[in-house]
Amino acid sequence: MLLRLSKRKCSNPCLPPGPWKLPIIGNIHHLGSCLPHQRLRELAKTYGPLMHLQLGELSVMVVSSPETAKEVMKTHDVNFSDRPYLFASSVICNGATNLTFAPYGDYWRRLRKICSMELLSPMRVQSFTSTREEEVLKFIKSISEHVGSPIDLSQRIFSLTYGITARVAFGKKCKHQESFIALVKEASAAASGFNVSDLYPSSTMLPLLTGFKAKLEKIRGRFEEITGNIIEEHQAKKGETNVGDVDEDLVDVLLRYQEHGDVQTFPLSIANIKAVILDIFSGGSETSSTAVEWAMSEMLKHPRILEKAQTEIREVVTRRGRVDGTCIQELVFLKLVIKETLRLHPPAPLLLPRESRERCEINGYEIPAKTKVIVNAWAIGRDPIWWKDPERFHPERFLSSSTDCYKGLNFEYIPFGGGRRVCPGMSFGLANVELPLIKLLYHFDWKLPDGMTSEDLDMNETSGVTVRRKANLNLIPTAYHPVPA
Ligand code: HEM
Repeated sequence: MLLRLSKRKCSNPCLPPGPWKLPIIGNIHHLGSCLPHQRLRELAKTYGPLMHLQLGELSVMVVSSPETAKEVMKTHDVNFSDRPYLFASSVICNGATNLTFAPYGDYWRRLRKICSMELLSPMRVQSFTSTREEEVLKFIKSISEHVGSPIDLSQRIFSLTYGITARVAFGKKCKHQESFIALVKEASAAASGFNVSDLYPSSTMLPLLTGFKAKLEKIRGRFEEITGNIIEEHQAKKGETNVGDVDEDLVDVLLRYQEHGDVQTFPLSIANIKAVILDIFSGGSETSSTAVEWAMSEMLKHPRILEKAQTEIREVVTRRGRVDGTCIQELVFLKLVIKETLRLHPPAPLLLPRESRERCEINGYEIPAKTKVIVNAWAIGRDPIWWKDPERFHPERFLSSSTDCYKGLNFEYIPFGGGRRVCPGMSFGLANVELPLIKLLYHFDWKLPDGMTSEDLDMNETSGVTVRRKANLNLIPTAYHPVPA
């Protein structure tokens, strides 16, 4: 039965509907072993676009329609601008000092300003262009050494994006880069929010008994050590780079801000700098690589689209006489492919959780203070009420969309979230999706290995904060246009 009980009138508001609950575990058993975003959409078909779940001790609202997402991210935006407490983040960052999990308030506002104005501003992103070009060229060259044989494209795409982020954050030669990347991968896996310690936050015993605390403390120890070394290395070479230098990396910018920025009202500590570095890596790497991986998968699944995108790129590059990120201005169809990829495969399908600061009402239902809110962007992007033929990969559907749909103002399409907590790394993230795709499609033709056809290509997802392909994408490149030596 479809319970679309929106705009309910009730003199004494009650919690939104949800499945029956068991003592102690509440609805944990309803999630089972399925992928959370998929299971939550199934449940929402029965209980409606605003659904209540009890996950252990946590009271959780699940939002599954654009109208309800608008209530959370626009009408009641301030009230839902907090993030819930996350055990992993609080241990690794020594008390949640990173931007992503900082509670809404002065500290978050100032850190966010540094991120948007100093680290991820359009000008700064522009200044990363040559770094990105160099890393993508290395990536393309390494693929060209394997033409004619199957390669694990997924693994190469993920290394590329981590490599770009590391170069941008730490500069050219950072000997701690590889160990830091390995650590971020471990930390991201621990911060899914569905760990049992997050579901029973009042229990101090659970993290001890499950070994979760010990594991996180080990991560924190290594995090402190590696970031400490990176910062010391940067302090030692202070004076070698100037404001606005092409060689200035994000750690340089943060150290400069620490010295000359708003030291009176917002002194930036070394702990803050370490936490922001973690934000940049955890927010910036897997998201972009997941998008590139899904875009290539969808194009391989739909050869007409692959051919159309390649024809467009090759025409534009031939006309301009160069293949670089600036081509994107003319690549109308590739931009549609990226939009459609982010609709069907938002890298963070459940966005990042929010928490209500005060009691409020949505659709006539009560949302108590301190309720965790999950917005299912994946389900919203496939809502048949808003999207015609929603499961079909059809980039042309965006031809008629007039507005800049990434900004989180159209709530039927929110791959970067919305409201005050909208992703601050959007332009950096998109640039890291566009250039690798342009080059992959320009330099090579692609086919599936072992005589597989597009119908055979498995499109299953795996679970995590970012949802990647379950099986890595193995493809055979053939050279179309030689890679410059
Ligand atoms: C395709 C690429 C990306 C996607 C799809 C993406 C998606 C998201 C989403 C869904 C959120 C949560 C928004 C909300 O709560 O409403 C978010 C937050 C965030 N993202 Fe991104 N992101 C991407 C790239 C990046 C990059 C490149 C960076 C930094 C280098 C970054 C840094 C962050 C940070 C720091 C937050 C937390 C903001 C806050 O809580 O105030 N993201 N991102």
